[in-house]
Amino acid sequence: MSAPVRVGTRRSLLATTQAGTVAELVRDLLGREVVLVEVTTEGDRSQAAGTPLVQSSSTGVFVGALRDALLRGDVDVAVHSLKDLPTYPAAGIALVAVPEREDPRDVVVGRDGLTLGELPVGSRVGTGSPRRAAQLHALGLGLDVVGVRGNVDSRIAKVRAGDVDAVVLARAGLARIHRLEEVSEVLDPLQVLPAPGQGALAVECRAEDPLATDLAALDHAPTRAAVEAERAVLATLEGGCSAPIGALADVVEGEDGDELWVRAVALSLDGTLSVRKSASGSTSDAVGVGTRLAQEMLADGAGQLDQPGPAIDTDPDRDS
Ligand SMILES: NCc1[nH]cc(CCC(=O)O)c1CC(=O)O
Repeated sequence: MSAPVRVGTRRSLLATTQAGTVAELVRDLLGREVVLVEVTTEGDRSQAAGTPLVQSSSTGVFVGALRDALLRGDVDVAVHSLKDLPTYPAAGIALVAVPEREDPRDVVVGRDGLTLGELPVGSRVGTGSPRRAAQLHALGLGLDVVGVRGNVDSRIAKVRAGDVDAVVLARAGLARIHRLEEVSEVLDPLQVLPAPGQGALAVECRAEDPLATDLAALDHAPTRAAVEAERAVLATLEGGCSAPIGALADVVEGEDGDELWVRAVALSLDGTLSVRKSASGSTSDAVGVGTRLAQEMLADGAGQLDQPGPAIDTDPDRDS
């Protein structure tokens, strides 16, 4: 009998649910005993203390403690929300599998079941995400975007308590904790693009652990290609700008095999300026497709969005 496989997770309901899903997959694949091990992360601590959390996804505050536990040998597998992973690799750690992802779109939980378009001008919409805030502003509905923090549960509770008129959340998180009935609107990616990697899970192991090879079977190739393209967009844009970024890739069946379609946006924080582009290519060149898309966005000014100053006037009909 071999020792049980220890799957490390953050303590929130969403995190333990996600880790439970992966634990089940590992159990079915290997036929071994699997246990969940809760690890307290810096992100959880600062969230509890109420300190502002800026760009949590890019700094990876939710990720570090789990990876430390993995490297120390306290756990054998770490499960993260892929969108919370930094784009740069971690020494000694392998991203062994990205299982099939949930619907990646953002959703609205509004008071009285209201959609964004039905909310009166000046309504308070809560989000802690600069990406969501910028895209909400860009809709031009006159919404008042206010910062909210905390886990999915407490953010929904703020709507029910009347603190805010609506909140924007990842549909995937609500699906995983069985709260989809709270949703009043699923946001069309044409208007609001999700975070790169949203809805997908990341399964990590120590790079040299034989388990890393065993668990590769949990990888879902189309999801892997999509999130690699999205993360390549993010990694390339991060090099040239600090603007909020949304990206979404889909794998569709083409005439010559599977094709990858990628959409991305970079916005100024107030949503008044944005660069939006799309590209397609082969699933076998996911990183290339995402990287080239981001390079085109930088050529179109995605690197200047965080600079104060007047909007660039590109109107050919302007009297000059
Ligand atoms: N930012 C925190 C976070 N990280 C992952 C999810 C949801 C699950 C996912 O996007 O895969 C959430 C909550 C949210 O954005 O509503």
